[in-house]
Amino acid sequence: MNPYIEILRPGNALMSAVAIILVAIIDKTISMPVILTILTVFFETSAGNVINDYFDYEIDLVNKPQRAIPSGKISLKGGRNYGYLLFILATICGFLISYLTNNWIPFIIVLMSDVILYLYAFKLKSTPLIGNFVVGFMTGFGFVFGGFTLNNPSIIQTSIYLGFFAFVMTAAREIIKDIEDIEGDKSEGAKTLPILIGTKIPSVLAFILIIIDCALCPLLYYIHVFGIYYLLVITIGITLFVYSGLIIIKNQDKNTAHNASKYLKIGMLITFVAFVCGSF
Ligand SMILES: CC(C)=CCC/C(C)=C/CC/C(C)=C/CC/C(C)=C/COC[C@H](O)COP(=O)(O)O
Ligand SMILES: CC(C)=CCC/C(C)=C/CC/C(C)=C/CC/C(C)=C/COP(=O)(O)OP(=O)(O)O
Ligand SMILES: [Mg+2]
Repeated sequence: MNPYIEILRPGNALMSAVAIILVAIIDKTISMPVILTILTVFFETSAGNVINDYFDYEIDLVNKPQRAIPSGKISLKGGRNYGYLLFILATICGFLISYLTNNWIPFIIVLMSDVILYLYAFKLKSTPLIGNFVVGFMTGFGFVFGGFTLNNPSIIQTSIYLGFFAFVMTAAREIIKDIEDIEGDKSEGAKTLPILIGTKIPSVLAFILIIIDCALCPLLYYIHVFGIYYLLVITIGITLFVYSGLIIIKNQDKNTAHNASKYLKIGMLITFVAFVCGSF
């Protein structure tokens, strides 16, 4: 894959874009502001990923040497400038949304996101637990950003519900990723939770977050956000989420953490399908 595409982590950027499409499907709205919102979140997620790889150069020489910057496919300076370009593209799209809708909240949200994602990559990533919750918050905030672009009370409320679930599950996955990356993070002096207190307690915390999401998500059916098909499909996602939590509690080695992280991401994709099935 072209390194300038690979470094975007296109799967994540597309997942973030799909989150906006889901909000638009729920609201049964398609418009130029929605299309611009999809582009904004794609560029913003990409920018967050690229600037993260720029600052993580030393860590990724240990953890992920095959990535574009540590492998030399993209220079360090080239990666930095590419991240800046993506932030600028996202911010321009955010400005256009606000200009077209005469609602300056989306533009303010994008500016906030630029700062938060840059600060995460520059400093927050190596702060115990705060970094995990920042990534979770930003992931959930993608839904809320979509809600504020559509700007009606019902979809804003729904987007906050979806954003909450995404926040909790992503935070859990970030903790598990820190367990997986403990060696590389240690070499860089990052102060992640597993480095400070070992891997057992973080694995239990990740499990608790997963269970909170799995226990509460059927409420989206009972409060009539989604129909019965949501409940049927989300059961598959819940099974995968709980399985991920159980294996990481049992064993915190690198391979188990990698599998738990992978199964959580597959569960997130199944959850997207559940959201769509529950919207009709
Ligand atoms: C129970 C329930 C309803 C859970 C909801 C789970 C859900 C729908 C989560 C959505 C997550 C989402 C919108 C993800 C978008 C992709 C993304 C930007 C994720 C942030 O990932 C950061 C991560 O560290 C990237 O690492 P990697 O995936 O290993 O490249
Ligand atoms: C609200 C708006 C306008 C957009 C939302 C933008 C979104 C969805 C951001 C999601 C969060 C995100 C993309 C975080 C990027 C930073 C990142 C890659 C975190 C994980 O990095 P590391 O902890 O270094 O782990 P890796 O080993 O995967 O690099
Ligand atoms: Mg990184």
